[in-house]
Amino acid sequence: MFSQMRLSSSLCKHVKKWTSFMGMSRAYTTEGSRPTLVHKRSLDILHDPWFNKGTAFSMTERDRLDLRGLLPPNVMSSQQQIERFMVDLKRLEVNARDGPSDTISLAKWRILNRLHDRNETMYYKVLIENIEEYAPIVYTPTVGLVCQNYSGLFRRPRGMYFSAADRGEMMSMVYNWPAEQVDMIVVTDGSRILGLGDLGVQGIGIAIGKLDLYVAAAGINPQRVLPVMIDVGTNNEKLLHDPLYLGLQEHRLDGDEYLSVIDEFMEAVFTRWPHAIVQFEDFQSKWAFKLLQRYRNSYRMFNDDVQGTAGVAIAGLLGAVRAQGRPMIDFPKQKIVVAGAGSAGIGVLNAARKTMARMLDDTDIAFESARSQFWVVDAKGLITEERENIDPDALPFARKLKEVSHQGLREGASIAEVVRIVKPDVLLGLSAVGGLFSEEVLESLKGSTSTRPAIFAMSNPTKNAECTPEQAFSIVGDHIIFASGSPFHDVNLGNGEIGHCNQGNNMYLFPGIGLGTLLSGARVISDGMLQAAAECLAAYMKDEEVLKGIIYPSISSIRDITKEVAAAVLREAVEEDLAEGYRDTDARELQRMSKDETVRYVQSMMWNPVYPTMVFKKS
Ligand SMILES: NC(=O)C1=CN([C@@H]2O[C@H](COP(=O)(O)OP(=O)(O)OC[C@H]3O[C@@H](n4cnc5c(N)ncnc54)[C@H](O)[C@@H]3O)[C@@H](O)[C@H]2O)C=CC1
Ligand SMILES: CC(=O)C(=O)O
Ligand SMILES: [Mg+2]
Repeated sequence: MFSQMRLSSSLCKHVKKWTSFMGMSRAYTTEGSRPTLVHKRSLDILHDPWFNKGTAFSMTERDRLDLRGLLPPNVMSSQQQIERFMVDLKRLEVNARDGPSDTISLAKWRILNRLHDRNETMYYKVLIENIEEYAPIVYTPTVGLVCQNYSGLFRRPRGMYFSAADRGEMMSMVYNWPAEQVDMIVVTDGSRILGLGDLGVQGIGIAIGKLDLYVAAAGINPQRVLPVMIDVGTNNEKLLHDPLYLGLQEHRLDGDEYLSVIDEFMEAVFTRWPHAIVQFEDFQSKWAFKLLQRYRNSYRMFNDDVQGTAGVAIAGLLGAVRAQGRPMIDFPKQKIVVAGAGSAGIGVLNAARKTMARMLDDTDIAFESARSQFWVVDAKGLITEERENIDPDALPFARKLKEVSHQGLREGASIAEVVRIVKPDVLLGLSAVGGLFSEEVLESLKGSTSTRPAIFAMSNPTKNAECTPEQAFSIVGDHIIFASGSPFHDVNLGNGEIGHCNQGNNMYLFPGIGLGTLLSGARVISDGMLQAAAECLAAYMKDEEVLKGIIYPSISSIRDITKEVAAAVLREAVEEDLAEGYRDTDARELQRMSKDETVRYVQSMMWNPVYPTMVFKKS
């Protein structure tokens, strides 16, 4: 309800008389300087166009009005706000000159975003019913563009911001969030947004986009999701000097100082919402692994880039084996070249090696021998034991010197050389380098010993893909298997043949991992639960599809695949005796459910975008 109370006119007259007597009339009688008493707080103020000042709320006002954490940390003047708005308005013309595609995508994002602010039910109905068309707008690739332009696009805040300046306050700040229940939190520190690098506070867009998929694909109730940005500064020099940047303009915290901020955040959110699940998203590799190890045994959390991507890649790699007409069990014979040894690349390598070892005889010897199926190339070329200051996470995949000299390779060999000599079955890119699979690299792949070489150009967004499907099919041949992280169209190969472009993206797993964990009530997310998710995705594809080169489901069936993945995760949690149940359904009831009953239970718990009938109740 609209409510405000101006200072009473008699009090104003009194103040006027007194201040003019004191010679202070100019300072105390202007309209703008009178305080406005408000009977609203928190998001209700930010959503009220009369009271809202957005980023211009001062820090003391933010504290008084329970706004702390609900706005990006940088306090702006009204003039700066107008400048930010005008830059955005003018950008439309500039972008239009560069070509229409980005401008149109951003315009679609704005229209959807306005609907999201006005009517959540309708927004999610539109998204679910047109997921294939609009996932590329709310998610990769457009979400990358949105993050890059976030200063201009920012209108109504969504989610929470915890900054380095909030140390010691987070435990109370979490109570500024209006929802009593939170099921899913996606948190980023903005340090590696897709393949776009450090975007600082602007990375909040990725947390919002991932949660859109949680609602659309997994049916998580939109009232119970929370996007979070932890702003520990940025090392992006452009943002550090941009007067209109919305985040802290200082270099990123590091070491123990950084850890203490993340620790405080984790403690605060799990104190208020002990049953929440926290998905870590787009943290630079340096911290991604450390934070995962630090929290995974004590909190209900996972890292999407490390663990979600690994599962999706394993499902795709198994699909590529089947596409050759071979049984999945032949996977340990595949020769795999991976470009990129960051959080995503190393996550995939570890999971692929474990899967191979399990398929052999699950012994230490099998694990050791599986190592030799991988060749890892990073920015400095092929990683061998000779590499100086080798990253400990990459060390297990460094090729032995004896092996490389025997093969005619060397430390730092280029990707084209490695592909030419190894003749791999699979070339997988998680390098964030657009065009890395150049003509030379793809020509070299023609020598692959596989009957159907597989190319996974998994880097995002579109411009960062290691190659396009057109390049892959036209250079390597019509028989290849192709997947990319961001969506591309299928390729017309002529003669009525289609070259399928699969989307190999963690979107096929993270919603199901989150939903399955939530419904199981497991306190942690085990390797077995993640493995179950990957196996479920792999088994989802039928032989006829796989033989045609279709190794991932269509995005239009993402709600169905997510339901299956969630059920597989839940059942594994039950199997491992981790399940504690959710709401009225206790662990014993979960144990009694058959496989089909579990799937039906999951489906019954998914939120659907339908208007409820409402009645007024006095609070
Ligand atoms: N499709 C999907 O589901 C996912 C895709 N990704 C994408 O993977 C990419 C990498 O992500 P992170 O591993 O977290 O990044 P990162 O920055 O930690 O790692 C990038 C790696 O690529 C290497 N690299 C750089 N230049 C190279 C070159 N010329 N040749 C070979 N390697 C090179 C770097 O040395 C580093 O090891 C991003 O573009 C991200 O969008 C990440 C997660 C999921
Ligand atoms: C898809 C995803 O998580 C990424 O590109 O980082
Ligand atoms: Mg990511």
